[in-house]
Amino acid sequence: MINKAGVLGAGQMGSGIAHVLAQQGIEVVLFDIAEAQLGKAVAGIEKNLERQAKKGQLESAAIPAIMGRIRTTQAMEDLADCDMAIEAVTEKEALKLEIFRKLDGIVKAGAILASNTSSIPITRIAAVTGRPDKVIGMHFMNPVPVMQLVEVIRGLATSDETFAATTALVARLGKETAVSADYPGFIVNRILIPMINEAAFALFEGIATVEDIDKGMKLGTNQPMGPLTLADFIGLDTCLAIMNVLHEGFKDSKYRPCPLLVKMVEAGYLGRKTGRGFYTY
Ligand SMILES: NC(=O)c1ccc[n+]([C@@H]2O[C@H](COP(=O)([O-])OP(=O)(O)OC[C@H]3O[C@@H](n4cnc5c(N)ncnc54)[C@H](O)[C@@H]3O)[C@@H](O)[C@H]2O)c1
Repeated sequence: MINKAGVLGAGQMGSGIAHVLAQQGIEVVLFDIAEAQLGKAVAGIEKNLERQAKKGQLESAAIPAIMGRIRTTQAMEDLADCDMAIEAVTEKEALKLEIFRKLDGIVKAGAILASNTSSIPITRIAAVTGRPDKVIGMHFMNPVPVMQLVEVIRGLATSDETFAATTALVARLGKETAVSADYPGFIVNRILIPMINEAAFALFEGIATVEDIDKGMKLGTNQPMGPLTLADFIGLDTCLAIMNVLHEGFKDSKYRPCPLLVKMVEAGYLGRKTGRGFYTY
């Protein structure tokens, strides 16, 4: 049973993970190197809880107790007595390996060490620790309090016990598990990002306009939005980075990034965040 969890990284994902854990009665120690990020995370979580209360999804009287379960720290040592640690720091392999090496020496024996990485092999992360059987991938979707799915990724050495405890936690958070083996893109990005890349190829090759590609997929396959609209939301730089992970990971030309996608990223047309992507905002 997980009563106390550490969350490493208080960015977009880490703050969402801390939010859903605390809401289910779990004590959270939220760790980041940047003090400003910790303050921003706490304020953001409170605002999101208030929004949930306004929508009737939560009693507003419950908010102080939920917030009271979240403690922030800039010292990793404060995670020592956690039953589980979930890492959500910046997506850089060297950084994650360093964090797991250190975490392994701090968090009590027997505790599970999970990573929210989108692209770094769990098996590689596990190998720098002395407890590879206790290391697992927990890939939450953004925004965490809203999205139903968590991809759970088993590294080569992940034990059945670790897997069972992790999926039990996902269920306790009111979310669903999709189980993936430890290969590039896991399930969702493996299928979603090549679809977006193919939509970029359709545009690049003059098959159809931006609007008709999106209309075709939205109305023709019942998706809530077309692939190019979605790419603008995700960020074209993120889409390209994931295509590169698939291309390099599988060494298969079917994952080659569309030249138009590459060119748009070079131009700084990254989607909504820069005001211009496949659409202009
Ligand atoms: N954003 C998404 O849609 C999404 C979805 C699923 C998974 N992920 C994954 O989640 C992870 C975090 O992504 P994010 O979007 O929350 O990033 P973010 O940039 O919002 O947050 C990263 C946080 O890590 C902190 N950090 C950096 N170095 C640190 C260190 N040495 N020690 C402690 N904290 C440190 C930063 O201060 C920052 O607060 C990444 O691995 C990413 O691939 C992101």
